[in-house]
Order: sequence, then structure tokens, then C-alpha cells
Amino acid sequence: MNPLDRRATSLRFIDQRLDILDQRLLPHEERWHRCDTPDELIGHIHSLAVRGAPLIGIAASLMVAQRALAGIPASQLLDELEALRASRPTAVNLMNYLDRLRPLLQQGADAAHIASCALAIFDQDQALCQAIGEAGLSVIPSASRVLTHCNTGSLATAGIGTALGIITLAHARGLKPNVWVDETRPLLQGSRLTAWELARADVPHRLICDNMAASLMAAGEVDLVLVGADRIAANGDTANKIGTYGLAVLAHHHKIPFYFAAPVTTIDPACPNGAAITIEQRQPDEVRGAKTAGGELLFSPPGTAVSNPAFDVTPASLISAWITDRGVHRQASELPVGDPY
Ligand SMILES: CSC[C@H]1O[C@H](OP(=O)(O)O)[C@H](O)[C@@H]1O
Repeated sequence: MNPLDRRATSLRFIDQRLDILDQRLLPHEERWHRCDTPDELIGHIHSLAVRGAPLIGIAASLMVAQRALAGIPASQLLDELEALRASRPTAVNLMNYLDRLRPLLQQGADAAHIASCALAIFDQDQALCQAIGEAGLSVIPSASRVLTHCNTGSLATAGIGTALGIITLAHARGLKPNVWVDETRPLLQGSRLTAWELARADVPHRLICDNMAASLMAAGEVDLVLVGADRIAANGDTANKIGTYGLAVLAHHHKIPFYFAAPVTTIDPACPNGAAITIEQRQPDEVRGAKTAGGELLFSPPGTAVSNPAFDVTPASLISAWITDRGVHRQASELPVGDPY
């Protein structure tokens, strides 16, 4: 086996080439794409074929490694790195990881050194996921009914995941969690991806529409809410998939613990608060439907005006704790700062 080879659920780096699993086609089809160029990977990131805050950064870092190993000159690599870095604005892992590689390119490091840094990012994320899982077990009492949103499992990371990694690890350790899976409109990361991962892990779960969470909480059917994150500001305000803020308000009203799970690479100490987080605005057709090759899938009259923010921000005041690879932090002031790796 090539010591540079890496394999995760949704990406592979084998013989110095990056392949990605097209997450848009799950759960019905497992189709892999070879990524020969940064532009191809940027297209996959834009379309969410490649998605998940840590995974986007890992894939981009491995693409820089691939191009360095292919002999692309540093001046061109720097331009390609910046294009990858700009591919999606909200999740900070992408920026954090590529900012580690940029100085190496600027200093003329050789391809092997650049590749070793990218592979270390992959390996580190696996370890961060495991540490988040271990830390998170303390917030999941036995037989908890856990509500989660979007997808935060092995598809979105190089390891077991963040919030979903805690859940699957709790199951494996015999804590018997039951999961309410928010479908997560409009792109259905919950119904398509989280349900797929939980079924593979044999974790009991039930799929719900996003508009069902409130009545489940009112009926006493939810013991805690556990979600991932895309960017954690210095004051603890946290950006995550659209719909998360509403869950936090509901959980606060019903006195249900509300937790974010994320590696320290999701913390952005340079971002003072949630208002400073750029929220990605996505295409209208994701919400209103679109004519497809297979026919029409329209949810509204053609041309209906749409607002489609991909994320929202939960203020620190609504958050019970942040679970990171460093432990459970119940105050924003306790959050690890800087990039300790
Ligand atoms: C561990 S994934 C974290 C985060 O990323 C997802 O966004 P997207 O599916 O648009 O890439 C979602 O917000 C997850 O919570």
C-alpha cells in the first residue's frame, strides 16, 4: 500500500489522485468521480457533491497535494489554492486548512512536504472526530432521544463525524440512543445522508420533516438536540445548516439541552461574533424545484422568487455547550482558541 494513500467514506486519495463520492446521489447511488483539477473539485464543492465543513477543507488540501506531486509550479499552485479557498464562504475549516499549506508554497517547499501536510490534515481530522465522540458521550445519557439536523457523520469528515460521530459511538458503546432525523430542507442532507449512515450503523432512528420538531419537543419526545457546526465565532455564536437556529429557540423554550459538536478547526477566533459570519446564499431552484432531464420536479410556480440561505447563526445564549475534541465547553470563554496543531 502506498504510504500516501488515504480512504474515508466519501473521499479517497490513492496513488496521489483524489476521488470523491457524489453525495448528491446518495442514498440511491454510490458514484465516485475522479478529480483531476482544482476546477473539477470546486464544481463538486459548489454542487454539494462534496460537502461537510471538515471534508470540504480536507478535499481541497488533498487537491493541492495532488497538484504539487504532479509538478505544478508554486506560483500556479498559489492561485489554485486561493480559488479552492473561495469555493464556499461559511465553513471555516476550508480556510484553516488551506492557510496551513499556503506558507509552504510561498517558501518553495517540495511536493513531498506539501503532501505530508495535507495528509496530516486528513489524519488529524480522524483523530479530532474520535476525540469529539469520546467527549460527547458525557452528554448522551442512556436511551436518549436525540434530535439532529443535516449530516455530520463520516460522509462529512475523514473520521466518524462530529455530532453524528457522537451518536454512532454512543450506540457502539451500548448507550442505546434513538435519533430523530430532521430531513433538512432544501437539500435533504438528513433524510438522504444521515438516515443512510444511521441505517448502516444499525442505529434506531426516525425521519421527520423539519416542521415536526416543535410538536415532538412539546410532547416530551426529545431529550437533547445535537448538531454540527460550520463556524464558531469568538463569542460562541455558531453558524450551521439553515434551520439550526430555529431548533435552538425551540429547545430553549422547552428547556431541552442544545449542543454543537465540532473540531477546534471549526473555531474562528478572528471572527468576533455571528454577525461577522458570511452566510452562503444558494440557487433558487434548490427550494422551488427545477425541470430535470427526467421530467419536472417543480414545487412552486415557475419563476417564484426565493430566499435560500444555506446556513443560519445561533447566538451563544441559546447554546448549552460546545463539544470539541478538547472536551465539553459550557461557556464560550472556555472554547479553545487558535490552531493548536
Ligand atoms: C461535520 S459537517 C458540519 C456542517 O456542514 C454541513 O453543511 P453542508 O451540508 O452545506 O456542507 C452542515 O451545516 C453540517 O452541520
